[in-house]
Amino acid sequence: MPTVLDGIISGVREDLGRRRAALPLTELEARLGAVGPALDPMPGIRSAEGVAVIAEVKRSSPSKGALADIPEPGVLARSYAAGGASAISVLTEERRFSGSLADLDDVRAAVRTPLLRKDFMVDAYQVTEARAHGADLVLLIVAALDDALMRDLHEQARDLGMTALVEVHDAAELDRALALDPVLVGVNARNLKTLEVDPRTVTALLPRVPEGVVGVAESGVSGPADVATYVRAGAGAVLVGEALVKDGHPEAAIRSFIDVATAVRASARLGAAGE
Ligand SMILES: O=P(O)(O)OC[C@@H](O)[C@@H](O)c1c[nH]c2ccccc12
Repeated sequence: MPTVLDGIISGVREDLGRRRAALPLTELEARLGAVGPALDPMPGIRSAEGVAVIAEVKRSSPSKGALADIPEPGVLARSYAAGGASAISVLTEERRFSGSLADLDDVRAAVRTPLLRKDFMVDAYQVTEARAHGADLVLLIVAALDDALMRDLHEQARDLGMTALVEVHDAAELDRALALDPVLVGVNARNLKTLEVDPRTVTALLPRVPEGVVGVAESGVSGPADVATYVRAGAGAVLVGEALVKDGHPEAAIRSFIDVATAVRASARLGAAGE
């Protein structure tokens, strides 16, 4: 039976075919020279106080429909940056998430924060496209890729100076992700085959992410308490969409995530010191 993920990917392939017909790869590649070099998000993510927040621009989702009216993604992105986000994720998938490359362009023009193109990457063209539109990171969803393609896209991103966020939601996928020698591994609490959110996916798998690789807890953060749970499980970063686009004060929300994470880490240090 086709899963939700299969359905999304077939739409993505159709839309991609249309864009590629309008702008062949060689012409797209010719545009790369005009964008500045990709930003390295890792120093900022690794040195973030408490937890690195990756704040997402997300208009809708397949499970909930429309989430927020975002007339100017760049304006939202500026408040994310002001709140202390270490990176900003922009959903560019059109059919289920109502995103677009125009949203990515708008955010790129507004902030200097590292940007993640959040989409269902199944073709090298999309990675080149991400860079041409100013993205510094791309998402690679292990469940959507076979090992050979995943390796190719990962290498391509690296060759373009970009960083891949490799996303998993079970132990077998985590093993496949780690074989790439990634710097950033995301554990998604939302199973993309069923759309169900289970934070235990994150708390079970994050402790298995090796030292030196930053583990990103994705989905299901509705407030600081969820951030605390994820940080206790070892999250170096949290990726938050819905809660931030719905919050009238995303800056303050991001600060509250950072504050709770800082407190969790401080008490963990006290605990380790035996106090
Ligand atoms: O809105 P949430 O529950 O905070 O989730 C954000 C992010 O994790 C989610 O948008 C996401 C994670 N992985 C994805 C892959 C494709 C599309 C979307 C996603």
